[in-house]
Amino acid sequence: MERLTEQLVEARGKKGPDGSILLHSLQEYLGVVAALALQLRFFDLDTFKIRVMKRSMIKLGEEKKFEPLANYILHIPHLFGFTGDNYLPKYLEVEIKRRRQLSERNEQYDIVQFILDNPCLFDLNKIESIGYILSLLIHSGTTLLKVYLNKVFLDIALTPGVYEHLYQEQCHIIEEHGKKIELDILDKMEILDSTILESIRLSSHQEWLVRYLNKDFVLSNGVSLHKGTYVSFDMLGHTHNEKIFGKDPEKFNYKRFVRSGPMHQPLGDVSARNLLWGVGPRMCMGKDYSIAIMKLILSIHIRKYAIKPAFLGHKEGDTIHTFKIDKKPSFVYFIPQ
Ligand code: HEM
Repeated sequence: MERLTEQLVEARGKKGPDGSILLHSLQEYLGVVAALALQLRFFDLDTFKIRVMKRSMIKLGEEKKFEPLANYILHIPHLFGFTGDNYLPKYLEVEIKRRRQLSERNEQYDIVQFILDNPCLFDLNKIESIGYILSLLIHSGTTLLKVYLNKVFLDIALTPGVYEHLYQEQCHIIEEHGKKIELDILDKMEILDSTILESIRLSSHQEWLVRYLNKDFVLSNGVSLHKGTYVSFDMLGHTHNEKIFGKDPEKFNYKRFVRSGPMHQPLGDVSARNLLWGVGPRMCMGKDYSIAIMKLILSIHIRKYAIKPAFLGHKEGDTIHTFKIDKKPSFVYFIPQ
């Protein structure tokens, strides 16, 4: 985690007066960290391989369907959400060349090694295209992530008592385990886990897990679905079902999923109470990264700042930090404590 933070500061070089990283654009931040996470093997590379093959993206750089897309992105990186350089393609190029010259196989099983180990899937003469396609993957994932993360910040800021409880949880963790945040420490943040899941549950879309039918299908209740149509799961109806989520499913109850409660549900485990990451073979590949980064960003902010809504959160003279969402300042203010 420390390495991630160091590399992040290095990549963006912006520190606040108190040494904190200023979040100029939440998505840029998430994108940089996701690129770093690919190096640290946060993604399940074996599953990635299966999907690459299944989707017949054989030889990523060569595939006709993807090449124009990669070229398109190459010429308009600013539309891509990242300002400055998109350094992932450059990193891949340099690192792949370097490792090909090594006499022994590199120990680190990361995205670079994955590409080198699977020449049947990747055309190594088109490393730049591979880099941009990976950037596209990160971009679409982080677009979703920034929206949800902002929603969690808003719920914490707007609901009385939530920030205080989350702050107490962090103080308790610091007392027991010190200030360092490692992956196993993130697992101990159970109120935060429940808060994130509850916040995202309540921002569900009606249409979730959209599928195109390539054959006719009859459901167990007799409803016929026809080839050539799109179907989706009614997530809004599902997340408001009392039988699954208990009393007052429409209300924000940040303790709904805590370990000691009857609805206990960890953010990372898929079940009827948690379809956030999808289910089955198309499940989110950025799940572990997304959970770790959301908890990391939230816990760092809870420890350092009082999280308040912009309209009532500060007194004159207070130092205020905020971040941008789609070029607009977020409604959440961070006041150093
Ligand atoms: C809170 C944030 C996120 C949520 C809620 C989320 C949710 C999902 C869901 C529900 C699916 C399955 C879609 C389906 O079955 O039709 C999915 C797939 C996927 N997600 Fe995420 N995701 C998030 C963040 C990310 C991030 C940050 C990345 C990468 C950096 C990512 C990469 C992927 C990939 C590669 C797939 C597989 C697509 C496929 O096989 O078709 N996701 N995600």
